[in-house]
Amino acid sequence: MPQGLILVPIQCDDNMYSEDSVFGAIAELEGAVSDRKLQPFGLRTSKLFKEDIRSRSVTVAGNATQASSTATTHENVLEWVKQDKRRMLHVVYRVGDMDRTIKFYTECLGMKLLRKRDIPEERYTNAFLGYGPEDSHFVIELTYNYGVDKYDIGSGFGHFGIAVEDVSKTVDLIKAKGGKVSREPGPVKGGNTVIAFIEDPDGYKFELLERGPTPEPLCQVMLRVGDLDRAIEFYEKAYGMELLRKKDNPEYKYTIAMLGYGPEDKNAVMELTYNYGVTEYDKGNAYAQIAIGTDDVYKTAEAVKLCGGKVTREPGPLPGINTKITACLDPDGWKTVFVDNIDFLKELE
Ligand SMILES: C[C@@H](O)C(=O)SC[C@H](NC(=O)CC[C@H](N)C(=O)O)C(=O)NCC(=O)O
Ligand SMILES: [Zn+2]
Repeated sequence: MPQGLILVPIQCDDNMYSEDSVFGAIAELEGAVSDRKLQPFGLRTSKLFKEDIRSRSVTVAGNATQASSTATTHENVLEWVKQDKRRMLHVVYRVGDMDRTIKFYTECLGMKLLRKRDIPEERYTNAFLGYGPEDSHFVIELTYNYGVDKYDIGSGFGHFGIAVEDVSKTVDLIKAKGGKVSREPGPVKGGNTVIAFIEDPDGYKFELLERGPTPEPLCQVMLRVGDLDRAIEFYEKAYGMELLRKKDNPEYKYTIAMLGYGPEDKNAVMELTYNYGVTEYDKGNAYAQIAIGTDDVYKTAEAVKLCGGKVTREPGPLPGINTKITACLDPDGWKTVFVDNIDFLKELE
């Protein structure tokens, strides 16, 4: 074999193609030939052959580049999610008697009625209640559908959490007003926090948690999930939430994860509960969704899809009011609506 001859095996089988090996081979061939060190081994490296190799390598490279640029785009979107300005805005659920619920929430739970809107053409009324203005607090959005006085809460919805400075005093007030107490004040089983459970007129459970002063008394939405690690990964990657705490309770056969956009004692959080061995729940027709603010509903929807979530309402403006939203489901089928931050504030004006 003549000195300086380099045999460069080029596999042309698509399965064997790798960008490096083909480019490497072409470069060696071209380099060696141009340096006149290499007389192609008995074969002229025909222009056609090189073109074929190059075009295929360009195709491979093209596909590889496309794949890598797509991967980069996906990575960029998921990185963007972490930087997006997000906040839990409100939780939406249906009630059978709007005035009855407003009376209970204001007189027994100390909430303020923030606003009401009646949509007669759609035959429903909304009322927003909470512990502070909507531009800085997580609030409740009640929906009353004309003529519907009862809903099925199902087994998947858990509770709303309200932080109070004195659980027993709050419970006594609720009792005096005729409210239902389903769990008397005392330390949580397996823990120390003093809690109690009460039910509102529709049967929604509220956990009262004894805490010091907090900017966000409406502090939890508890939903049950069938696979906690799957849910945590989705809420972190698709929703950009932080896993604030995870607590396993083997004695009571459940695990909870707290996820949100800031510390648990100062922000509303999602409390996801996994009961050992329970993978499916009945979602009923009472609880609707949470709403989260975002700077870009389009990128948000893309991130949800990338993480395997289902976008049930493509991103874009709502007819008439032009607020940009997108709606999606998490792996357990719980709904979240993302609302454009600027449009949301305009709605409040
Ligand atoms: C952390 C605090 O906000 C809680 O909500 S923990 C309260 C605790 N939760 C559970 O037991 C969850 C599992 C249960 N099987 C379910 O699906 O709800 C609770 O409710 N404790 C009851 C008590 O009396 O302490
Ligand atoms: Zn809770």
